[in-house]
Amino acid sequence: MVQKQQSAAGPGAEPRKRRRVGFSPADTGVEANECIKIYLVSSKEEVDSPEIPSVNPVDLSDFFGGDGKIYGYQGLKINVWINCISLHSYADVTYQSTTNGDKGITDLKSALQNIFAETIVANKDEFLQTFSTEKGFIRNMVSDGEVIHSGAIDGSSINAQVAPSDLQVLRMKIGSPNAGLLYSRLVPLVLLFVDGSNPIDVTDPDWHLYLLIQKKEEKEEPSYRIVGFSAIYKFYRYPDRLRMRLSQILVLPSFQGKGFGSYLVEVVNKVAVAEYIYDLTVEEPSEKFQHIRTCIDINRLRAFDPIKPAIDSAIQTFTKGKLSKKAQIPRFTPPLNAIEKVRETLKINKKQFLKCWEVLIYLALDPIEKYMEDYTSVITNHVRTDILGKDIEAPTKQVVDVPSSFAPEASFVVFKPVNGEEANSNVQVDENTPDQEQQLKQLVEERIREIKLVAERVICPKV
Ligand SMILES: CC(=O)SCCNC(=O)CCNC(=O)[C@H](O)C(C)(C)COP(=O)(O)OP(=O)(O)OC[C@H]1O[C@@H](n2cnc3c(N)ncnc32)[C@H](O)[C@@H]1OP(=O)(O)O
Repeated sequence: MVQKQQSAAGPGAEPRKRRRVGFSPADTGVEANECIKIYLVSSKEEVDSPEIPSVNPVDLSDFFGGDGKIYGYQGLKINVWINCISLHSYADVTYQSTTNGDKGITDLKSALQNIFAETIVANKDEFLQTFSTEKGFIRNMVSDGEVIHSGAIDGSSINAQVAPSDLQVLRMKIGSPNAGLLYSRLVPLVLLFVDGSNPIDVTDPDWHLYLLIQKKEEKEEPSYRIVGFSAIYKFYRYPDRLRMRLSQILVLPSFQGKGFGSYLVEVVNKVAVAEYIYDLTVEEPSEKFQHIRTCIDINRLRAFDPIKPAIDSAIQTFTKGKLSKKAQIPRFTPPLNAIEKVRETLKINKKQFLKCWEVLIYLALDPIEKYMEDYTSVITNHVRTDILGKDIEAPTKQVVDVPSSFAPEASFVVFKPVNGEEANSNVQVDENTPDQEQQLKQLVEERIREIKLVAERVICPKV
């Protein structure tokens, strides 16, 4: 079948919008992710090369109006190449025909512009030239960056794709002359590959970029390549400390799953410790990132002697008798002084330490199979408390479900326990409601699955 192929060089050439008259044919549209392919390339030979696989972006529907679909095109294909060296991009848009149906014709130029902004180059030749004209872009941009780490990290390894001796982590204040420009070229990568992310405010000087760079010595001058990066916010804590919040982290797709994300996080941890930061938190960690972070923190906590007595004491309580048969299961949370020591020395905040604590207990129970029923009861207790939103440190309020004929699933009372009443004794999820019981069970299973995944990785690392 001969197909009419039009090429809209870059997103610039748009089909003219036709006036809709009478009934327009129904158009079901096409999902953006179905017709857009992204290629990350580092030489002009790689552009159009069948050897370069496309990489999967996050859900792109947010960039394509109301329902996230593209309308009005038949046989639409959008191939986007991103030059990893200069961070320019080029979109090759082809389609067989357009039809001005009931949804009109999507304005591809403005949609692509919303993602790629000024990095997009309208002309392919111009794009190909960026590989030579902008060869030194990253080197120039990071020239005033502060090298905060280079080479291997003790006890951690990365896969052979990059020699550890070629790795560097550079820090740049977002307000420094080059960092804002560099970040603005990184924004399309953030939008494409970090789910639910928004660009950081480059006018706020409290942001820092941590760049994981592959620096290779070459004949004339060294070549620089971005392997990954993180945007971290430093902010004040009364009266005299600073906190760090890791808000965005991306390892470029071809480098993912090889230890680079862990490497970058370990360097950031070292910085937080060395610079007497109050604590290091993470803004809305994805499930995968949370897993990696917990694996790293568990290794740090297992080597942290001051919490060993607290772990031993929790294990003793566990192994004394059948917990699941007891009327009230004790809460297995670390003592306050351990929480404080961990924050002060390792910069792990309380919320993260509580998550790690569950893994530490799991790892210390030997053999775990013998205690699994009790362990599940303890985790059920924790999950139930999390759902009810009670702070374990300040048990001033409790939420209790009450039977009601009006919106039964939404009926509860909040009360304050008096006279040192056991904080947790009256907290209940109504287990007679099959839905709630089922939901709780699912959440517990999910939590135990995450704990096991971390434990397996820690006991038996991939590398
Ligand atoms: C706050 C936020 O920004 S949340 C959003 C986080 N960012 C994203 O989701 C963007 C897309 N994803 C990414 O950029 C990356 O995948 C990150 C940042 C999440 C993680 O970085 P990666 O380099 O992929 O992680 P890393 O390789 O260190 O660890 C991932 C896995 O590789 C394993 N691994 C570690 N070292 C090696 C190695 N040398 N060789 C092979 N595998 C390794 C880890 O054990 C882990 O395995 P597991 O998940 O099976 O347990």
